[in-house]
Amino acid sequence: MTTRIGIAGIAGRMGRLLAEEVPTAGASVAGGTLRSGTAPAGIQVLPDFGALCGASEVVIDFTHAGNARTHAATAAETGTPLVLGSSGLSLEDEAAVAEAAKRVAIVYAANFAPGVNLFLAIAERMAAALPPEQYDAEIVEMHHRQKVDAPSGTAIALGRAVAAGRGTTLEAAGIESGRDGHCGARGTGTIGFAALRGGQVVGEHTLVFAAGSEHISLTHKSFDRRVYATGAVRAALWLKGRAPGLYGMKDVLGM
Ligand SMILES: NC(=O)C1=CN([C@@H]2O[C@H](COP(=O)(O)OP(=O)(O)OC[C@H]3O[C@@H](n4cnc5c(N)ncnc54)[C@H](OP(=O)(O)O)[C@@H]3O)[C@@H](O)[C@H]2O)C=CC1
Ligand SMILES: O=C(O)C1=N[C@H](C(=O)O)C[C@H](O)C1
Repeated sequence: MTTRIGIAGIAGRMGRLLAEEVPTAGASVAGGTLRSGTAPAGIQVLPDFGALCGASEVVIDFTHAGNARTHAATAAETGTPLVLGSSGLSLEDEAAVAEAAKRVAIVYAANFAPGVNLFLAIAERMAAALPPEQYDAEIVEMHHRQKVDAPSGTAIALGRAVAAGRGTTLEAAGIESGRDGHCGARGTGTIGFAALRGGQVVGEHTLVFAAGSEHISLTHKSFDRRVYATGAVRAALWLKGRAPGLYGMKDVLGM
């Protein structure tokens, strides 16, 4: 029996790619939801997320942060494991997702590309080795002109990895985002963010550690968003039959 995977936001950039990648992975598309646009040919459109959960063994949601709370709660109510890829969630949204994950298995990841998840692990190790009093951590990301949230979820995940490597949290370290005008000198130990938007850039992230006499930087570039879709389908297949809990892509990848 192939795994029946439901796709929220089937008409979106990610939704359409997911509809291609699910059958490639040997699973079947149980149906999709949409808010505007049209579904790819042959895919059943369900009236709402609850109906999608009812028709699916696992659901993948790359829609919008604004849906995360209700979709996670519905997944928990219906007992349908959820792969959540939307970015731009608030801390409150994330807490609600974690609450739902007490009742159903959820994979929530800022980025489903394997290389990015390795990058996150390396970032934490770099930060642990480079003293914050000497090495300023700055994160620069660039995405396509249609992206609606900033900094990207991946940039925030990188910031969290740096903070974890330094034995603190992003909030406690201090965020410097979108500097403009007379913003004052950089705070020691803070983590800086800059977001660029333009064209059709799929996703680029650079982490810089800048000290007085040296810089070290690491960059990841995605050239095709299919890398996110294959990762999300892999997560969906891994999730089927899992115990309730909040999982990340590093669990799926066994990192
Ligand atoms: N974690 C990861 O690896 C990745 C995460 N993302 C994230 O995934 C999300 C989607 O990205 P992308 O595909 O580029 O965006 P798109 O805007 O192309 O697609 C989102 C789709 O979801 C639809 N939608 C929104 N709300 C609902 C709803 N309640 N029910 C049904 N459909 C809905 C939108 O409809 P409408 O057009 O009417 O708004 C749109 O068609 C973003 O948050 C993005 O940052 C993207 C790539 C990788
Ligand atoms: O919106 C996108 O496109 C992407 N969003 C994710 C993010 O916010 O980090 C992942 C990837 O960078 C593409």
